[in-house]
Formats: sequence, structure tokens, C-alpha cells
Amino acid sequence: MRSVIADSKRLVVKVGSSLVTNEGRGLDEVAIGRWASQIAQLRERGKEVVLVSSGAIAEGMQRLGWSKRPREIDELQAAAAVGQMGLAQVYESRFAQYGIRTAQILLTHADLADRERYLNARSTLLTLLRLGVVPIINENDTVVTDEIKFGDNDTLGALVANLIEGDALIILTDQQGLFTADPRKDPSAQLVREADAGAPELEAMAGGAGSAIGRGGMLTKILAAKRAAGSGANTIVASGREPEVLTRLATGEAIGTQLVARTARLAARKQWMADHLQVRGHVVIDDGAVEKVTVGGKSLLPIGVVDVQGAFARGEVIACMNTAGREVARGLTNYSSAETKRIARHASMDIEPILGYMLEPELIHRDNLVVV
Ligand SMILES: Nc1ncnc2c1ncn2[C@@H]1O[C@H](COP(=O)(O)OP(=O)(O)O)[C@@H](O)[C@H]1O
Ligand SMILES: N[C@@H](CCC(=O)OP(=O)(O)O)C(=O)O
Repeated sequence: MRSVIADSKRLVVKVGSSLVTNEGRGLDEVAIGRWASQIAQLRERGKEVVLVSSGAIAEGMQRLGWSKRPREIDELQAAAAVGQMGLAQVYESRFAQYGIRTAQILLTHADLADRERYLNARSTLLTLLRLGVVPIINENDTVVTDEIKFGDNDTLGALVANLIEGDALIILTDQQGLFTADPRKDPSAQLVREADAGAPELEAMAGGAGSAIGRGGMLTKILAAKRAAGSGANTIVASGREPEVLTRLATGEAIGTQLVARTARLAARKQWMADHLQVRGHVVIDDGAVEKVTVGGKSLLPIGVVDVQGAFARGEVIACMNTAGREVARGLTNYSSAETKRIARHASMDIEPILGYMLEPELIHRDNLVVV
């Protein structure tokens, strides 16, 4: 069996609290340094990496001298705020040893549920990758309460994989992978080498968190794999303590558990658009733009827009009609209806002089556009 990571370009790597904080004893700078070194090597091989790191609460508790995890949400939030400083510091200094810049991104569920914020988070992350920066993401624990928390960073990792259209999600944890039962409780449990992400029998194998430090246990990892597969990303669950785990996966070595996405990338994205989004308005586009968008697979630029109907905001879905009134495509708009009216029929270089700012050169980027 060959690891899917060998052929993956854009990776989301998630590291759990117990790994990052040495089971809650304090930030494991040596382990973090090893991942930084491996990520530096992956980038040399042309891969893009986004890191999702837990550990803020565990590290904050350590720094505040608390031995027991508090129940009060405000105390958890305080611990996360203290611990996040440590995480940022260690990641920055360890990656700097390899000449790599890092960026801190703290996200909440509300950020990704809101279309405009979703697009903003997406373009910031893609820009950071383009600039060669390694984004380091955690949940913004300070501003969320129980109901709206991702609750675990496995889910956050999957949402980030969907957000940036990652090819794979690598979940590093304190076990070798997914076992047929919780290996801490059942010594006869066997490692699952490969399965379909979303296979129903996997959920029955998973128990809760094995330590007082981790939150989600294996179930959240399986659900994360299912979610990531929804947009075509494969998931690996492997031990973060395995020597050179990331670089070996990248050479095709099978390590841990491989949960394979069976949905093709484009189909998944179309499905997602079809399932979740309501059309808020439409633009009429000229024949040249129809040709570019439908046959050429290109983005829709404002210059091809001849009419704007309906009231829509940045991040909402709009339909694209040809001049005969037939829908040819739909997608997420980068500009509101009011803005679109002003920039319609204009070249992208005129957007800034007209509006006073330019959010993106395209009205609808081809990644956010589905031909119908
Ligand atoms: N079927 C299973 N296979 C492997 N680990 C399991 C399984 N069921 C439950 N676990 C537990 O899940 C733990 C990993 O989850 P968690 O503690 O949340 O880690 P992390 O901090 O890496 O997210 C393991 O230590 C293990 O005890
Ligand atoms: N945002 C929290 C993440 C908690 C969490 O999901 O932990 P884990 O199950 O170890 O990935 C923190 O940094 O402590």
C-alpha cells in the first residue's frame, strides 16, 4: 500500500494537545522542532502545509499552575489565552530555524459559517501559502462558548481542509492510528491500515479521548475524515512520535491509518454548492464570458458582466445567465450587487479606481464557480 500523501500537494497537518504539550507537562519544544524540520522538507518538495495545533488550554493550565482542567468556560478561555502565547512563540522560533515564517490564525465556527468571513479566511490562507508562510491555526477559544465551539481541533482540521481545498488531512496523535478498539482499554485491538472515509463500521471502533489532555478521542478523527472526504480530501491518522512521520508519508510510505475519500474533488464541490447555497441574484454575462467560464474553465471577470439583478452581498451565491436568459453557471461572488453594478463592463485594473479598493480581480473565482 502506498501513502496518498506522495501525490498530495496541499496538506493540513493537525497535532493534538497531548503531543504538543508532552501530556500536559509543558510545550514539547523538541517534538515541535521535529515537525518544523519535516514541514521544511515537505515544502522543499513543493508541498504546501497548513498546521492546525491544539494545546493552548493544556499549556495555559501548566503556566497558571492548574493541575485539574477547570469546568468553568471562562477559566478554560483564560487558560487558552495564556497558553496560545506559548504556542505562537515556540512555533515561530522553531520554524525560524529553517528560515520559515509562521502566521497565527484563530478561527471560530461562526467564521466559517458566514460566507463573507469564509471567503476572507480562505483568501488570507491562500495568500499566506503563496508567500511561503506556514499558517498555524487554532480555535479562537476566547470568544466562543460551549454551543458554538468546534470543541475539538479534528473538526477544525477538516473544515480547514475543505476551506483551502486541501488534498489531505494528516491527524497526528498519541496512537499509531485507528485501532479496531481503544488500544488503551483493549490490548488485542488491531491497527486499521486503510478504509473508506465515512465507512459506518469505523464509528463503532472509536472510543473517547484516552487521556485527560485530549478532547475528542478517535471518534472526532473519524468524523473529521468523513467531513474532509466530502470535499475530496484523504485523511491519515498517525503517531506524531513516529520518527520522520511526515517526510516518510510524503515518499509514499504507508504509516498509520489511511482513510480514503471516494468522492472526486470537483463532484464534491459541486455537491456542496448544490446542497448548501441559495441563489441571491444573478448577473447577465456576454457571449465571450460565457465561453470563457463554461468551456475555458476560467474565472468570471467584471468586464464580462452586462447586467446585475437582485440584492446580494459578498460571499453569496449568484447565478450567471447568458444574454438569452439561461443560467450557465453559479458561484460565490466576491462583490456585492451594488459594487458589481459599478464595476460591470470594466477591466479588473479599473476596480480600485472605481471602488477605492480591490477585494479580488475576479467577480467569481473559478474555484468558487460551478458550470450548470
Ligand atoms: N479505536 C481507537 N483507536 C485508537 N485510539 C482510540 C480509539 N478509541 C479511542 N482512542 C483513544 O483516542 C486517543 C486519541 O484522542 P485524543 O486524546 O483526543 O488525542 P489528540 O489530543 O491527539 O486529539 C487515544 O489516546 C486513544 O486512547
Ligand atoms: N483549542 C483547544 C483545542 C482542544 C482540542 O481540540 O484538543 P485535541 O483533542 O487535543 O486536538 C486548545 O488549543 O487547547
